[in-house]
Amino acid sequence: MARIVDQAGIDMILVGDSLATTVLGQPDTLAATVETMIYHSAAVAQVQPKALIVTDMPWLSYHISPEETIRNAGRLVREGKAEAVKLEGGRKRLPMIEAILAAEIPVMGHLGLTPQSVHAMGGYKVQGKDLAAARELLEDAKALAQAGVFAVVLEGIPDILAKRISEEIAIPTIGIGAGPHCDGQVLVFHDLLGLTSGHLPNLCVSMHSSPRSRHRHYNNTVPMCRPEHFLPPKKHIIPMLTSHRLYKMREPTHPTGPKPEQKRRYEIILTRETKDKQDPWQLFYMTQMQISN
Ligand SMILES: Nc1nc(=O)c2c([nH]1)NC[C@@H]1CN(c3ccc(C(=O)N[C@@H](CCC(=O)O)C(=O)O)cc3)CN21
Ligand SMILES: CC(C)C(=O)C(=O)O
Ligand SMILES: [Mg+2]
Repeated sequence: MARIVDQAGIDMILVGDSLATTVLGQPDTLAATVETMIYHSAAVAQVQPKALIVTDMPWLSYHISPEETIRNAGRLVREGKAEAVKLEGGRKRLPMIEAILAAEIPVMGHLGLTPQSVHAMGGYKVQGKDLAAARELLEDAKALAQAGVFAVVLEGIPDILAKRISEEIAIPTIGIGAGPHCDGQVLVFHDLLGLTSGHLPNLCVSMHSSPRSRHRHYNNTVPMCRPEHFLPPKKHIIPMLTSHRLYKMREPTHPTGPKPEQKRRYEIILTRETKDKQDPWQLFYMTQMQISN
């Protein structure tokens, strides 16, 4: 597998903890251990790929203490022959990220839909859909870049937010289910080839789900993953919540209902949206402006 993608000219091979699901048949990525990751990472390293080998730090290997985190990252490098490690999370994980960097191990970030948080998130849910969450993610991305991570994966977030983050931070953003505006794209190999069974969310299959694209030669598929070719169909682009849906979301938190003038403001927006059959893209750009305020 590593040989195939390396020969196709990919820049980076991520030995992702999603192998727990795609290779080992586990229900989620929480099953992956440091030993699992070392085993698969070392197998990839065996083919001496030109591509950079980045290995996922599994769940609970970077949550306990900086000491344990450095030791685990070090094992991925020494025994798993990883050249960099990736871990999930934002500002919360900064002390651990800084500890690994201080041990001279390059770190890649991972924000948005972070599968190791599946239970905390209440399922695999797109993140950063409302303005408050979008702002938090933008701040996380800035903090990671500031700390010195060399790149950051953006998974399962609205494309407009991924665009904004990509513009804002100097390091490359690598998207998966984050639209076409990231600096690079990452896909799960098994998804790319249609080897994954069971339910797959839209974003995982995106353009590779058709039999035609599935049977394309790897050499054609890999260049297609480059940002300039990555144009997912619009239905796979995750929108920010519109003002209408935000309003609906807030409703239950106001048992007495919104203040009359507040309600009127939303009504005005809603009327305009309905009247103009407003182009959703225009709405997203409006939302984007609000993120920066
Ligand atoms: N094979 C595979 N490929 C992946 O890319 C992948 C996994 N497994 N498992 C872990 C996570 C989970 N992933 C997901 C899962 C759901 C959505 C998603 O779009 N969720 C919808 C609702 C649920 C649905 O439509 O399935 C959402 O709006 O939150 C995105 C990424 C991506 N990751
Ligand atoms: C989806 C990518 C980014 C990942 O973390 C994995 O495959 O484990
Ligand atoms: Mg992973």
